[in-house]
This record gives sequence, structure tokens and C-alpha cells, in this order.
Amino acid sequence: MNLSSELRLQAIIDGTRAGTWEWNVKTGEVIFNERWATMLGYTLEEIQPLSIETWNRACHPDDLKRSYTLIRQHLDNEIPFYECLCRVRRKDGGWCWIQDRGMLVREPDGTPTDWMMGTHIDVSIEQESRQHLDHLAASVPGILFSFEMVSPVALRFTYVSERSYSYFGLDCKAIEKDPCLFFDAIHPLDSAAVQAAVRGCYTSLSEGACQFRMFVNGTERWFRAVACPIQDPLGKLVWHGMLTDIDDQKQLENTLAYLSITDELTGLFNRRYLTQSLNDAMALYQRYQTPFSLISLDIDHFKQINDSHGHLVGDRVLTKISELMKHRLRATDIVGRMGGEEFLVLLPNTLGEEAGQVAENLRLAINQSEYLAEDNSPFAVSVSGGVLEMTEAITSVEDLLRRSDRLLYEAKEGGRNRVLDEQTTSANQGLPTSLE
Ligand SMILES: Nc1nc2c(ncn2[C@@H]2O[C@H](COP(=O)(O)OP(=O)(O)OP(=O)(O)O)[C@@H](O)[C@H]2O)c(=O)[nH]1
Repeated sequence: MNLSSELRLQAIIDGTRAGTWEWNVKTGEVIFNERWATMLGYTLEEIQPLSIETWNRACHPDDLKRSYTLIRQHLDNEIPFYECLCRVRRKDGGWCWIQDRGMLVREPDGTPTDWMMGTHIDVSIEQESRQHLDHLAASVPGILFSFEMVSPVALRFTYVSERSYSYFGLDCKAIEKDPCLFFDAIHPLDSAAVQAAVRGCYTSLSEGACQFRMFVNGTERWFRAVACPIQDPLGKLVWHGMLTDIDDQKQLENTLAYLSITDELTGLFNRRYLTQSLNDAMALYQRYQTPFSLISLDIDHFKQINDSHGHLVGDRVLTKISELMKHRLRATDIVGRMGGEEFLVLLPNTLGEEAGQVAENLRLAINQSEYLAEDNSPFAVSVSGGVLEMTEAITSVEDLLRRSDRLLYEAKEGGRNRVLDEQTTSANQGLPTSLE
């Protein structure tokens, strides 16, 4: 090519529409090109005479301070290039965003000169779009994010909205630099699920969602993330999504789940949960012959207790017996109130003989406890019960409960305050299918 280097350089500068600056850091002398002036709405002539003061007046004071700090770092060889985003005042009084870049000019042997040179490029449009996005993100009830995936297990956040700080105390820029900051804050019990969702996104190339807990200021909170892949104009797949705080919803779900399986008065499991647990235990028995036993206990003459001492005292008896049972049973046992004054205990992996001893201990503990009337006078309470070990002969949960009721009935008939099992009763000979 036979064009002079000067001509080529000028063509490149004109083509990039860059304002250029040259600054003698010793004397303050400054040279700007025509484009530099037109970027701000002037002609070069209008802003004569030029000096570093021309720039000092045009640049926003906050950005100017930052700019000089960065220049100092560059001149002290701490950073190889100078780069700073600055707001600059235009002739019409408005501001524009200028990407300011430059470096110290050196002789071919590396000796520094007194001159720094660089470019000013108007990036107002890009900056405004970024701000629009930030404003939009700030008005959405969640954290907006974008990420690229470099492998099925590694992703890089290309955008995280500022709300990340108020949501989980992590700076959005810090997460963009290091995604581990985000992943390390996920509850260890949920990190496998999150990783699986990320892998799912990578392989299915479709929308992915997951719920997980994160540690926020030392406490756990539930979040939900949804992300959808979009192919950008360069053919790269980028996931865009939103993360919302669903802690209140989760608390409500947990409360509802707890209430749906809990007896309100005693805090024990309710009939629904007991029936489900019996179905599960029976399925395990039928599939793997995993043994289990069932204890049923019913308070004797509870109607009399209510009638003599009042319903409130009756309620206290139910609560006290529930507490007694909870403390005497294993964590794996399932104890619940079937309704009224009747309790059931499901003992997984327990044979009838052992269950019989547990039932007898419960009966004794209940009978030997002290119950107080409204006037603090003590009265006694006893229970009758039945113990059943699951066997091949028992065909269904209904059958199991029918046999259990039968034992209970016989214990009541036999004088109450006792626990019977199928071996010690007549019930094992010719079991009736109903109490009638
Ligand atoms: N205080 C109180 N009483 C209840 C509750 N649920 C049921 N009851 C009462 O429990 C009593 C049960 O009476 P019955 O079924 O005749 O049995 P019982 O008096 O214990 O007699 P036996 O079982 O034959 O020893 C009824 O009076 C019910 O009103 C409750 O949640 N609180």
C-alpha cells in the first residue's frame, strides 16, 4: 500500500468517529481533533484556546476525580492502560457519556515522554440502554439475570440486576465476576437440585426452573429461578431469567402441609396421616416383608371425665397423654390421634412381642400419671388398648383397623385399663369381619 501512515491513521480515526486528545502532562498543553469538539456540539474554533482546563471544565466533577486517580495509577505503572467512563457537558447544557481511553507515549526504547494520547468515544446510547435495563430491572419484583454456559456445569453471568444486593446481600458486579459467590450461598441440601437444573438447561436447551434455599444474612430463604435460552445474533446461546423470593409462599406451604397432617389439639399426627402411613407400611410389608406393629389406645370412661370435670380438663387429659406417649416412643414411631379419645401408634420394624411391651409401658405411664381437675384435685385416668403385628392374614388397612378395634372392644369388655394382643384373646379364633 502506498498511502502514507499519517493518511491511514487519519482515515482510521475519522472512520471510528473518535474524538482524539493529546495532553502534555507537564505543561497542561492539550490538542483535540475537530470530532472531539463536534461530539460536544461545538466547533474546534469555538473552544479555543485549548488547555487541560478545557477538559477539566467539561468533565463531571465526580468522574474527573476518578479519571485523575486512574491516570495517576497508569503513570505509576500500576495499570497498563488508562480507561474511564465519564460524563461530559455538551454545549446545550446536557450530558453525554464518553468512553475515555489512552496511554502514556513512550520512545521506541521505552523511555516515557511527557505526552499522553487517547480517544473519546460517545457511548451515550449504550449507556442509556443499560440504564433503561437497570430501571426496568429495579421495577420488577425479582432479580433479572443472563448467563452463558461454557459447559454443563459451568456458567457465567453476563448480567445480574442490582436487586441482588437487597435480595441476598451479594453485589451484582461481584456475581458477574465470580458466579461461585452465588452458588456458594445456596443451601447444601439444594445445590444438587440447582446443578441438575443447570445441566438440564444445557442439555435440553429449553426453559428451566428450580426452587432452592439460599443463606441470606445467616438465615435461609427460599427462591425460585426460571431461565429461558435465546440465541443471540452471534449464534451464542444466552439464558435470560428471573429469580424471585418465594420464602413467604414456602412458609405458607409448609404451614398448610403441617396443618393437613396434624391434630390441632394434641399436635400429634391426625387420622389422614396415620392412614397414609399405614398404607405405606403395608405396601412395604407386602413388597419386602418389612414387619410393623400397631398399638391402639382408647381412654377409659372419657365421657365421665368430661362430664365431671368439664371439657377443658378433658382436653388437658388428651394433651397430657399425647405428651407422655411422644416422650416414650422412638423418633421412628408414628403416633397420632384417630379422633376423640383414640390414639394409634405405628411401630415400623417392630414385632408384636416388642410392641406389646411398648403398649404396656404406655398404659402404665398413663395410668400412673397425675391428672388435675379445675380445683387441683387429682383424678386417675386409664386406657385400654390392642396390639397387632402385621401378618399375611391381614389383607388391607381396613382389615387391620377392624382387628385393632376388635381388640380394643375386648379390652374394654374385659374390664378396661389393659392391653390385649391377638394371641391372648379369643379374637384370633374366627375373627368377625365387623363389630356388629
Ligand atoms: N374434652 C374432649 N372430649 C372429647 C374430644 N373428642 C371427643 N370427646 C369426648 O369423648 C367422649 C367419648 O365417649 P365414649 O365414646 O362414650 O367413650 P368413653 O366415655 O371413653 O367410654 P369407653 O371408651 O367405653 O371407656 C365423648 O363424650 C366425646 O364428646 C375432645 O377433643 N376433647
